[in-house]
Amino acid sequence: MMILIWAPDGAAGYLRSSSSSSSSSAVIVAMSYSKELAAAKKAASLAARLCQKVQKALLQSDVQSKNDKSPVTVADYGSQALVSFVLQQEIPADFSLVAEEDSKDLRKDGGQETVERITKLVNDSITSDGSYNVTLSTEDVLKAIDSGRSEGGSQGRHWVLDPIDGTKGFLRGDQYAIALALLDGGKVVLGVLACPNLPLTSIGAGGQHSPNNEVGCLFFAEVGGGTYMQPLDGSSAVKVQVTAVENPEEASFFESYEAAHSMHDLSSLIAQKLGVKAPPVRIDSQAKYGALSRGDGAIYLRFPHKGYREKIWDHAAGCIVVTEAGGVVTDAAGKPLDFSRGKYLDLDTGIIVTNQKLMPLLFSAVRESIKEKAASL
Ligand SMILES: Nc1ncnc2c1ncn2[C@@H]1O[C@H](COP(=O)(O)O)[C@@H](OP(=O)(O)O)[C@H]1O
Ligand SMILES: [Mg+2]
Ligand SMILES: [Mg+2]
Ligand SMILES: [Mg+2]
Repeated sequence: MMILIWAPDGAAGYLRSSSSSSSSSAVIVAMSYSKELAAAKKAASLAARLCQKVQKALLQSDVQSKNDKSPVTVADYGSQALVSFVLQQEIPADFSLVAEEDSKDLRKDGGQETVERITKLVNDSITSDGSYNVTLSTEDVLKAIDSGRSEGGSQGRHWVLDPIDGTKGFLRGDQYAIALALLDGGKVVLGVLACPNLPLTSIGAGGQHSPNNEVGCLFFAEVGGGTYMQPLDGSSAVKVQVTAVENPEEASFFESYEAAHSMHDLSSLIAQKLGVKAPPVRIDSQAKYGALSRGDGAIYLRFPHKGYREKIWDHAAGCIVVTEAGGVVTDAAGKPLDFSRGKYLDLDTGIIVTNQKLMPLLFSAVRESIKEKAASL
């Protein structure tokens, strides 16, 4: 006998078969991750508020000009502790988290004061939310940070977190994101991107700025359920789609603000071959994936310098946000990103992101440009 269970709202597209213990009949269950998605949205939104508070203090003080990075560290750690705490409260079973930060440096001599600041930030966030009647100790906070030490992999479920993606953007007062995804059996099944400084309206080349420059976007996607965006202040969500642009001359592209993170000369060559007219939009973090998912631009190119290994938390949430909005994410060899191999992405040369229509042209331009660049060295 075949049983097919559909989750509400057509949200589930992820099918799994298993055999029942009482009989040999196959059971196909359409997985829904709605509970996990709600928890992820709550965790990322709270963390975004914590980061906003720290960024505001950072920009109002002279710390930035002194280049003292400690407030960034405080926000990174605070965000990780808070997300870890919320997820463990909401979905306690089989908790596993692969996250960027750990408490090693905080446990060193002289780290106590920083840990106390982080603990205060985390407790203030928990209190302001009102749904958890607890106060964390400094040790609880260190443990929450270190619960992000899982290695991930192809078995079971693992949360994947970048507590602040785009730390350099955060320092400059520019774009950053809290990026949270869930892996199930090595596949990304949901993703949430909180982008506190991203305008609610398009940042693309011809983008219309909203009259009051409202910022703060929350993108979220569940496998088979599409991608949605809502203001971080919690008002209603809208479904988003990547651009339908087919003519590369009308396409615009995103790349890292930091030249050290991606070879801008290679992306310019690719853009030239495609005939892209608009200059690149350079912004930090996975806000690029969010912006692309709602059609602000058509292409995202990322070509790290030789020897750099991409981590899963820098792409997991962004990847599902774009693919559920109708986009395609591959490495430079045209292969989908494989999140099942632990902390690192094992990929060829770089990451390319666009819509289905433009991908064949983009892919050819990427291959030609890589060959030309290699020949010129
Ligand atoms: N040399 C390098 N090449 C490519 N990526 C790098 C890099 N050095 C750091 N990164 C990664 O680039 C991320 C930011 O991406 P972007 O360039 O799109 O803003 C950083 O995330 P964190 O800020 O979380 O550390 C970091 O993981
Ligand atoms: Mg990152
Ligand atoms: Mg980070
Ligand atoms: Mg970092």
